Amino acid sequence: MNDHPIAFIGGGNMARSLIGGLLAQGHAPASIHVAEPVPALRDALRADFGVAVFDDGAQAVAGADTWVLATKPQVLRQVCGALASHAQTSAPLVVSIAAGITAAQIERWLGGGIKVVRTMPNTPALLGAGVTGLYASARVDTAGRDFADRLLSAAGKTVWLADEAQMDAVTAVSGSGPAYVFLLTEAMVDAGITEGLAADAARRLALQTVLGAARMLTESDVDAAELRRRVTSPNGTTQAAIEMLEAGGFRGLVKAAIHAARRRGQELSAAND
Ligand SMILES: NC(=O)C1=CN([C@@H]2O[C@H](COP(=O)(O)OP(=O)(O)OC[C@H]3O[C@@H](n4cnc5c(N)ncnc54)[C@H](OP(=O)(O)O)[C@@H]3O)[C@@H](O)[C@H]2O)C=CC1
Ligand SMILES: O=C(O)[C@@H]1CCC=N1
Repeated sequence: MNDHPIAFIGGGNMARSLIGGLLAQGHAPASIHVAEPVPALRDALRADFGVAVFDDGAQAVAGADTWVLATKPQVLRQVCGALASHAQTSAPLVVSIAAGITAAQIERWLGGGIKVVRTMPNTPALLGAGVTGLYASARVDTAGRDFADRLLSAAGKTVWLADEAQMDAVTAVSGSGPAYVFLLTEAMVDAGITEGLAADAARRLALQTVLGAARMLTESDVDAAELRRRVTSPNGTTQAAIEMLEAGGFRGLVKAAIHAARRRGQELSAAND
């Protein structure tokens, strides 16, 4: 696994996170090939990770029997079209991380008969603390599923789905999810400053609170609702804050936000077909 040649098509934010996770697991940098059109990004990938970089997808996939499609969904059809003849020759395992785009679309764009695993990682992959939803099309055998699982396990936890239709919900919850936590953190820091804290103190207090709360959620068997109740003293400060959030429709807003993200995933598939 650690010197298995893997080609990344697209060397942007998410590819960096996944490559960082792979290298932290001991994957050999030279066996990671990255096709990326932006020279500054190529230079940074080479300098930071020691991986092999190319401006051309065909060069990157040469000799690689696993391809990770890591471009934006809007260009994926064109990217696959340019690589279709190579896919037909080398029959790679294709792992896509693109939001919205279905396994069937990728298989068709690559000329048909291709093994495709559709995945949705998230940016904490860079720390090995991510989570990835995965769906394998019928052509992918057990060895392909195992390989994809090991590849994404370098980025954190994996959750397999039997129904591809659920991948847009995965994207909405965990793919986009870090941004919701970052927005909440921004809002907490801003509010702390408004209430009189120095910016640095507000930031340190909010960040450690998010870290500590996340550790309590993941390192104990107690669910989120019970952990919240344990913070909330009767008629205390937390109760005052939670009542304000509930009255403002916090839960409904989160539901609407996640629904909008899921819908956008479906739109990305339809608009770029
Ligand atoms: N960011 C995130 O948190 C997550 C993103 N994803 C998915 O990952 C994918 C990439 O997202 P992200 O990393 O944020 O996007 P980025 O824009 O940071 O990275 C994509 C990179 O691909 C490059 N690119 C464009 N065309 C080609 C091509 N023909 N061959 C090779 N590379 C090309 C882009 O260059 P240029 O800028 O010049 O177009 C860009 O540098 C998306 O499909 C997204 O849905 C999945 C989970 C989480
Ligand atoms: O915003 C996006 O479309 C991508 C997919 C999930 C996270 N970032």
